[in-house]
Amino acid sequence: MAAVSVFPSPAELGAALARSVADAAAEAVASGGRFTLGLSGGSLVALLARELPAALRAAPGAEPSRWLLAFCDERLVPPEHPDSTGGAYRSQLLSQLPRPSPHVLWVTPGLGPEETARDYEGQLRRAFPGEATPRFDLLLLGVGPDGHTCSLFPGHALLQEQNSLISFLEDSPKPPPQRVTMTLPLLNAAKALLVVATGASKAPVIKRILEPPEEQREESESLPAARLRPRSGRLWWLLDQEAAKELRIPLEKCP
Ligand SMILES: O=C(O)[C@H](O)[C@@H](O)[C@H](O)[C@H](O)COP(=O)(O)O
Repeated sequence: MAAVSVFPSPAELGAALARSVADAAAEAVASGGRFTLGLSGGSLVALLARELPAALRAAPGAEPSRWLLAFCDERLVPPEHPDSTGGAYRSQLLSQLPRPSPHVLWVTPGLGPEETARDYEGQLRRAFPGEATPRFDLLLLGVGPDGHTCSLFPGHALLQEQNSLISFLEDSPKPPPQRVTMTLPLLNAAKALLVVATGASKAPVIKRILEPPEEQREESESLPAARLRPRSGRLWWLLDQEAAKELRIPLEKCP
């Protein structure tokens, strides 16, 4: 069962998210010497850019220089393009972090979609030697109004992918169309998945995912974000009140 925390606004949610990342980092660095973190795009970039630097200053053990950063998905555009997730994190978040910087697995630009996915998967496998399926300490995910997460969209063949860690698509319903994405086997291998959703536009899909009516349970199971089931990790939803407003299940209301 997933944990669900509800915050009054994106500001409180962002601060709690940043503290959770800093705490997870400090724990991973202390116990294993590094922190492996996967980042999604969209509104998560600004949320982390606004809150994470201060949270890290308050958590000296978090040590960003000991982090391995990867992207849960990436749009296949040049790094300087405004749609580039890596480019957004580079300019908005990484530029605020202390030196030495985290070790970032950048998606290699200029390759075709399939080659980009193969290249990125190779980078991941080299970064997690000996792990058939890399187990990230934490993956930060968003969810679209249609229930997509990363670049896994409803009804897409990628949802059936069971072998690759990273796959590609050229028909993303959310522009831009060409993307690479972590697949469900990689996502569900993580030690912790943290899904962030804010705003009223997400309320219907959050209801369908977390509290599907009996007659719609099977249909809801098909939503990509409903397929986030860490095999032995933790799943935690962080919502603001707007995104949670259709839920009736008991929720942890956070100040
Ligand atoms: O690169 C992307 O587009 C994201 O990884 C995508 O999966 C995002 O997380 C959701 O679309 C939610 O985006 P918002 O939080 O901006 O609504």
